[in-house]
Amino acid sequence: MNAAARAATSGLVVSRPVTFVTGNAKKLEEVRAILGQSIPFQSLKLDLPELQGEPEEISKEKARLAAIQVNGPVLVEDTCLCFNSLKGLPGTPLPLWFKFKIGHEGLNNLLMAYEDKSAYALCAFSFALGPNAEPITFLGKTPGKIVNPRGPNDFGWDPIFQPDGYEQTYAEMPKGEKNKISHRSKALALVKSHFVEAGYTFQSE
Ligand SMILES: O=c1nc[nH]c2c1ncn2[C@H]1C[C@H](O)[C@@H](COP(=O)(O)OP(=O)(O)OP(=O)(O)O)O1
Ligand SMILES: [Mg+2]
Repeated sequence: MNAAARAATSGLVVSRPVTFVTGNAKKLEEVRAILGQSIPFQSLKLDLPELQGEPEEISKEKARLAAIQVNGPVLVEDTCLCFNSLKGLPGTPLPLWFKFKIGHEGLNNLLMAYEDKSAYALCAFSFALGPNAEPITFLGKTPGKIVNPRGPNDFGWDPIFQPDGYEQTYAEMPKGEKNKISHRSKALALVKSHFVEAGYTFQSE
């Protein structure tokens, strides 16, 4: 039974649809593909501050800020790429690294001094029912290693991340394959379970 069907019999009716707040079109594309019809949502591009701190705290704070702006239920997401050699650094969302243009080569160079090229992609989704609700966070993690870039260069660090157990980088994989094993799909699986358990029904406006 999907979240909507279950909520029809029990659960909480919310008088607004869920808004997924992001400024990243590629992320939105993946979230749409992974969720399909399981959680109906609308998307909204808001320029929220790039907060710093522990991933879970950043994510909750982002949800609080988004829920105030949207004045309704929101879902937000942050992703970071963490290097084991650098003790999980940067450990916070990465745009800093890209905005300052160190790029794929720079990320590889960073690890040049280390034998250990292992890394993990960490995704944090936070859901808040509204501006006065405490956000709930769902984490998804995929281990892999940092390699020289391979594959199309259309989404962040996909060309340099090769997940464990695969010969292809995220960028080389067919989209459907990435979406089966990615940090994002693992976190979204938890979001879906939570929605089913809570039995939310989100009414359209
Ligand atoms: O699956 C991914 N594969 C490769 N790269 C990725 C992925 N997911 C995020 N990224 C990159 C995009 C962005 O340069 C950076 C920070 O991500 P992050 O702060 O979460 O995204 P963002 O600021 O672009 O969008 P948002 O408005 O949702 O915060 O990591
Ligand atoms: Mg961001």
